[in-house]
Amino acid sequence: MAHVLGQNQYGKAENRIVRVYRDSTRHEIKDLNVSVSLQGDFEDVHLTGSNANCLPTDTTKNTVYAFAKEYGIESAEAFGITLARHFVDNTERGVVRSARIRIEEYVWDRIKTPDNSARFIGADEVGHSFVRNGQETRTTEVVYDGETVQVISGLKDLIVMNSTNSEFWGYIKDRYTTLQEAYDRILATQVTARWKYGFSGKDGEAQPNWNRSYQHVRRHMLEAFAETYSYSLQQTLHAMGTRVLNNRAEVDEVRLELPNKHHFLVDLEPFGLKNENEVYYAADRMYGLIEGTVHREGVVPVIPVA
Ligand SMILES: O=c1[nH]c(=O)c2[nH]c(=O)[nH]c2[nH]1
Repeated sequence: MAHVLGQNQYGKAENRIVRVYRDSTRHEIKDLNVSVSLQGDFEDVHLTGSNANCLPTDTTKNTVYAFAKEYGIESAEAFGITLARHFVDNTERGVVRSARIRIEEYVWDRIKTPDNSARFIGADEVGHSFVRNGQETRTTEVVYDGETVQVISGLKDLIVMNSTNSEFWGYIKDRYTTLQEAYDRILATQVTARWKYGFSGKDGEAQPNWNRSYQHVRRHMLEAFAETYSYSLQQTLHAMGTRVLNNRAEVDEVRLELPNKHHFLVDLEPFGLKNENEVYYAADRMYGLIEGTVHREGVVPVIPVA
């Protein structure tokens, strides 16, 4: 029986790249993890041993590093679009039909110091010293198929907690229910979010200000998390997605994955102490996993369910 080569793609994954801008003593850095994946006319490579249509993964890696120098990294999204377009539009004989560029960006803050000696460029800033922002990783995925660009950006590992304004009660109860209803609980989660831009890369269409958009989307999610009096993490998820769509016209779909990082009240009775919602055991697993998409009416959601 004949077998059929199905979906296939290849490229170089996890190209770690740090780009330093030394235009002044106040350096800038971009720290990315870039994964390239190409789809196209690769039947022969798999079936016949001919590599005539194979752009080596090594070349895709080199392109990433060369483009960081040649074009710079204004934002992960713009860098991804430049790379994706290059692989599809400039590879010989049009063998690459679609390119997917995934980028994780690690954010660094400047190290602040009260010292004001000559080495320091401001009252409290060292121009070349950074500390990894312990918070989230910024993500983006750019796909270009020769016609349309699709940009899905996001973040992961943004850890947030409300120490009150969260309840959970009124749920289904059956013979296996042991959960106590909660009228004042901790709500904590580690946000993974992805949002799709309306941008499609048409001729003359301006790119959104990706960095600004990221900051605003992040802020709206945080504000919605903080300001929502929550009766479930599901409700908070919906509030976060809605807040982004209400405030950012350039975004038309938001997908959130929110692990419910459970905090259990510790029984202090054995020690003759009363626990008035003050001492918790923070469990790292298992966790409830709340996931959902919020999108504009009429928009067909495309962000893949993980
Ligand atoms: O916000 C919550 N949603 C749930 O679906 C759920 N289930 C559960 O046990 N605790 C919680 N909390």
